[in-house]
Amino acid sequence: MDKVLVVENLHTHFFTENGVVEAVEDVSFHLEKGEMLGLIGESGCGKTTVIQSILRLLEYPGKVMKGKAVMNGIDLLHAPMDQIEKLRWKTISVIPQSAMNALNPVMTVGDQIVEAILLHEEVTKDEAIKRTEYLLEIVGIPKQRRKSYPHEFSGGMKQRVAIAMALACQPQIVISDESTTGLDVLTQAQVIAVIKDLQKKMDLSIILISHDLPMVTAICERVAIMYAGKLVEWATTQQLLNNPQHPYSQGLLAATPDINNLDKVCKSIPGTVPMLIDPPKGCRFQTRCPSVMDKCKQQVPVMRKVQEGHYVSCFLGG
Ligand SMILES: Nc1ncnc2c1ncn2[C@@H]1O[C@H](COP(=O)(O)OP(=O)(O)OP(=O)(O)O)[C@@H](O)[C@H]1O
Repeated sequence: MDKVLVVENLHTHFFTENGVVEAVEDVSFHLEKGEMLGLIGESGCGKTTVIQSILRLLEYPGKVMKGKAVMNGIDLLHAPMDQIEKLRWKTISVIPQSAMNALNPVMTVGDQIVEAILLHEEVTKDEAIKRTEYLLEIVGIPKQRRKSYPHEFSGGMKQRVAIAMALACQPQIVISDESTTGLDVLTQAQVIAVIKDLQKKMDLSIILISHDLPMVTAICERVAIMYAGKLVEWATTQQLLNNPQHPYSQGLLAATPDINNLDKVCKSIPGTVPMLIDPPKGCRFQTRCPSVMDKCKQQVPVMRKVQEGHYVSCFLGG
């Protein structure tokens, strides 16, 4: 399969008054054409920082220290900013966490999508309106509603508008950054179903950032699990569910309810995530790992291949 994005050895730090936050350390993964990859992990593990680094949206005091993020032969981490700006929207775009913040309250939703198209592409206004109506329809909003203002929509509909907006310039890659946060469970499921449907219809490659493991394993072909700034396991959903290798992945799965096994007793992972200023030497999961060895306190495990498509950063079984 074609790789549409290849991230290699990404390191991103925040230079704060209290010290250097090693927010993303040596993260590598790739995204294949037409696949949905779930990027999962607890709050503060670095998911958003990975995406902001790739999209060059990182603000002071954040800095990419090392790495590559190659898309269509261009290293996004080092390309000139004007080249990156040309790629945003048209090649890679983001469905934001909160549609409330993404939409302009004093413009109709249609005008906002039309404006995004006209800003990035040389098409006529009529063509932009036609595309806007098409986009609204494919996210399940009648095209006549393009003349409505954001406050005339429910939360779920606003999120659908944000999805339509992300698709305005027909990107190859869409990143959904916890874009269902704040919606009720049923509306979340509907919005996720829209994203899944679009992946198939438009052959999109999608990175879905979430902390909802059951949702991610239900809809993503592949899952990348982060812990304290590191990628600990990266596998197809089936490999992860049937044969999780990292003790953190095993702990996450054990903590997750299973609709097919209502008798399952969910166990939480004891302990807390380490501070990313001066994190522990060696493996960052060592303080919570039930199988910790001396080696884990001295050396950083590197990502190794378990089988085709399945990678883990752990000394166990290696
Ligand atoms: N502007 C900043 N200044 C200092 N530290 C930051 C800044 N932004 C993020 N961090 C730190 O970087 C680490 C990674 O944060 P990030 O927001 O990427 O995590 P996340 O996994 O996306 O979390 P969430 O699920 O809560 O959005 C955290 O320790 C966070 O405190």
